[in-house]
Amino acid sequence: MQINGNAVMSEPLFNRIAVIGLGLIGGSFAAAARENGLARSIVAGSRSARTLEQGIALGIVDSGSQDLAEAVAGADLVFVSTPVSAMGTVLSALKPGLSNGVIVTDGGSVKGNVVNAARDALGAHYARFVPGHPIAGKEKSGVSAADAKLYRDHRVILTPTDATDPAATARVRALWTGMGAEVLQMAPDYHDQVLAETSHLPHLLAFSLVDTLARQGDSTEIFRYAAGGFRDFTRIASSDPVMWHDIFRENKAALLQALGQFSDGIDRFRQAVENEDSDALMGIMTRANTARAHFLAMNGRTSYTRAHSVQSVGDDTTMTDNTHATTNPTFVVAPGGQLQGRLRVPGDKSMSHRSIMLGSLAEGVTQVEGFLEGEDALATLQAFRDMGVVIEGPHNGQVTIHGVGLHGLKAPEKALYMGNSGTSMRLLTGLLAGQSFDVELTGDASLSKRPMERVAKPLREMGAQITTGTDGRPPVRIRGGQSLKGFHYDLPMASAQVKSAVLLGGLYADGETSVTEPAPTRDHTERMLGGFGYEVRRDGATSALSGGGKLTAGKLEVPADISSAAFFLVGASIAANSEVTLPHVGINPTRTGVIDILKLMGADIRLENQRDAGGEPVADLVVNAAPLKGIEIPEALVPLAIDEFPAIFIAAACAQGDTILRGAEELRVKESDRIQVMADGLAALGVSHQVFDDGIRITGGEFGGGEVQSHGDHRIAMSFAMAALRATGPITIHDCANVATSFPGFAQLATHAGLKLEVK
Ligand SMILES: O=C(O)C1=C[C@@H](OP(=O)(O)O)[C@@H](O)[C@H](O)C1
Ligand SMILES: C=C(OP(=O)(O)O)C(=O)O
Repeated sequence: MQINGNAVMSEPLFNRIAVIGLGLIGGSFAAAARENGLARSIVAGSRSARTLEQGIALGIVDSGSQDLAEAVAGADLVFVSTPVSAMGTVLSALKPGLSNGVIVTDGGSVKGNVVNAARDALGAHYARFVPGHPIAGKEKSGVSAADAKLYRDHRVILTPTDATDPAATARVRALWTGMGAEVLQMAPDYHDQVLAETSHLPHLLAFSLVDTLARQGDSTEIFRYAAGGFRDFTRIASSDPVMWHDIFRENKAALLQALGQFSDGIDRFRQAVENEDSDALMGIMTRANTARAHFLAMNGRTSYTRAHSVQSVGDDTTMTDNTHATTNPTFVVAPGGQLQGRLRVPGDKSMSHRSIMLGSLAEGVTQVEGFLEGEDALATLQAFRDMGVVIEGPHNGQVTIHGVGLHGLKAPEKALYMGNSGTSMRLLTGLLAGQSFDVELTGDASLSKRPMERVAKPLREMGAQITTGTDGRPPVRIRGGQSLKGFHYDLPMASAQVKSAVLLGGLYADGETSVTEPAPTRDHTERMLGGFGYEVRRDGATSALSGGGKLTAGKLEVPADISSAAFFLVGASIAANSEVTLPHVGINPTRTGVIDILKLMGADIRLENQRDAGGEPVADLVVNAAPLKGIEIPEALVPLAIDEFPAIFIAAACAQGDTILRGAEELRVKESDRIQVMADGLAALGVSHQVFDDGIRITGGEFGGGEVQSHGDHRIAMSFAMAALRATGPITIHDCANVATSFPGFAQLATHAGLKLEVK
């Protein structure tokens, strides 16, 4: 048979791939290898002659053999996708045919036992056995369901052992990547534990619930009235019993452990119901309510948006295995257009974080309105739930926090996962430094690269015991039971997060804690502490408080986030004929640098209806398009516009002349290096610029479309989306999942306003 002429065959990764077991997983693997030009020839091994004929007829393999040793002869990669329980027998059967240097890999759902079987069966070839598990499946099975795109945007977990040749792992990784999959790596036992908890246990429970009800006398009646909840919960009980029988047996130890933990949970629930203990019931359910997305995000070290989409794709397609698709949207924005309308942007992120923190430490019940339901603020919310605080909501921006008092937090059972949020991690480090329990704070890939010594260092001077990871980055580990002493700290950089961490630590310190900042930074911590009845003394650049007081719960209103409004301030300024009103935006003077800078550039922005909302000034911002000119940005405005520079850079690219920013080195340690990542994006559009250590010079003018990498940074993604209003071609922005950290619903709101944005 001829090799598929459409494939890119110039430099295939492998000469000959043998696929052993040609069901959905093996068949799709062969089809994907073929479609992506990853092998010169593809051979199948199967006990069933009919399956082999089908595979050849479908054009996904060139030839096949029922003799497995014959099938693998001459192959430089063997992929085994037979049931896990058969792995030992299959590997022994094919071993005599293996060539020297061949890489063997598999697609089994359980890894510990497969690794053992391979060690026993493969002899010297074991050094190049790369255990793997593609997390993909669909309701259909068999080679006729083979799908060359099955693995695209899905995860594959590789679980190499100490004995695995890293070069072999790298080649298998390249193969899966070539099929469009995202490859993760972990130890086999850890894989089995994670899968037992997230996949095997839920399948077992679904089978068990249906079986339990089916055993009851009048089961037909029960099933007749079984409503959506029953259907949703038990959908996976339609999965293939033979496959799950194998998985339950092969992953026995990890499954039993997960089952044990589950029984403890059921006992706690049973007791709460029996005792009519409303607090316990509410505690379990409010935690569970959002923990679903949180757990998935934590296991994947990924964003909540991804975790949510994992779930919804799984709901639609999984029958035979847990399908975890990962979608990381791309924004494709067509050029031109204008922005119009009254646009309500979501709640302020900085204030939303602080409302949860202070509400949790207060005595009494705090009601929050306007809370940002974005992933960063939700990470803070989840952390306090993990520390035993009952928090209801968010529902439409309303959150009810049942405060536990300054000393009422409980030790969390696991590390607290802060997702993408620097504010959560840094402020919590301060707040937790004086607790009685140990705690560890972790984050996603971006947060794991950000500096944490800036908060650990002053807190240590107060007596805290804190360690950070390599180069002072996360994880942050805090040892409980330390007595803290108030002290004075001169902030080495203008950072509201460091200032807040020290002040929050000071709540637990003996005596006075004070901080002096080199330039004004956002003062929401100081203001909100005041709102909760905690005295903060402010004198010029210094804020001070004394430990040992108490916070009193109350009502709190979070205005719209000026940092989110910034994208529309810029978009409406640069797109001819735009007119936009942004109602109820927080205009705290420590946050309005973006308005000042844009006005210096010639923007037409009016503040209407200025008023006070619970201790913070707010206004409706009205923006009309206006010609912009380049400026030298006054350094004093830098900390007051620190998060808005990606958007301001786009304004600069549309302005006449040069805009110069200096004194902004802090931009290099945000969710991405915002100077370099913006510079790379501007370069892709053809905007002239010069990068400095602490800033950038941007020469405004016409620019084209192009492809931009956001590096998972929400503000980069949204800024380049606005740039399309003035580009001469479409702008494609990759890696946009994290837009939901600060601005859920951005794409919808921007499209509604007139941006020609498509989410792919
Ligand atoms: O305190 C806060 O809520 C924030 C402070 C700023 O960080 P730095 O303190 O690192 O400047 C800002 O960039 C961040 O988005 C939110
Ligand atoms: C820097 C930001 O947030 P954080 O530090 O909380 O991750 C931001 O939102 O731009």
